[in-house]
Amino acid sequence: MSTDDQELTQYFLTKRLMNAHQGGKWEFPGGKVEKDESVAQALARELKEEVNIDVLTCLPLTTIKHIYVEKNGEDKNVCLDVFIVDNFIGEPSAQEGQEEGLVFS
Ligand SMILES: Nc1nc2c([nH]c(=O)n2[C@@H]2O[C@H](COP(=O)(O)OP(=O)(O)OP(=O)(O)O)[C@@H](O)[C@H]2O)c(=O)[nH]1
Repeated sequence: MSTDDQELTQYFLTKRLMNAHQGGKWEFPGGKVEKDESVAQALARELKEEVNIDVLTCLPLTTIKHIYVEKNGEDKNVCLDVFIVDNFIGEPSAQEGQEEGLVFS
């Protein structure tokens, strides 16, 4: 997610909980799409749950496919739909005990 602040863009990141897949790594908040849910609906639901904002508008940015090789040797395929949330209500704050941080560019 990003917000324009004068000339700087701020990116809100959270650190994955240690017991989650890829625990301890920084992420863009989000999560898995559930059955009978669109990607945009999943985005809004996850951002409400994880960082307590209400998404008003978002734009698809890119899709990333990646294969993680797990400790047990199995592959885990992820397909990440990345969105820019350009309009939202609320001040993002981590709701699940995750560390949070802002990156500026
Ligand atoms: N949210 C998020 N997930 C990412 C990123 N990069 C990345 O590889 N992933 C992977 O995408 C998957 C997202 O699933 P998740 O565990 O966050 O989903 P969730 O909140 O629905 O969790 P749950 O399955 O425990 O209910 C994980 O395998 C995670 O490692 C990222 O920047 N943000």
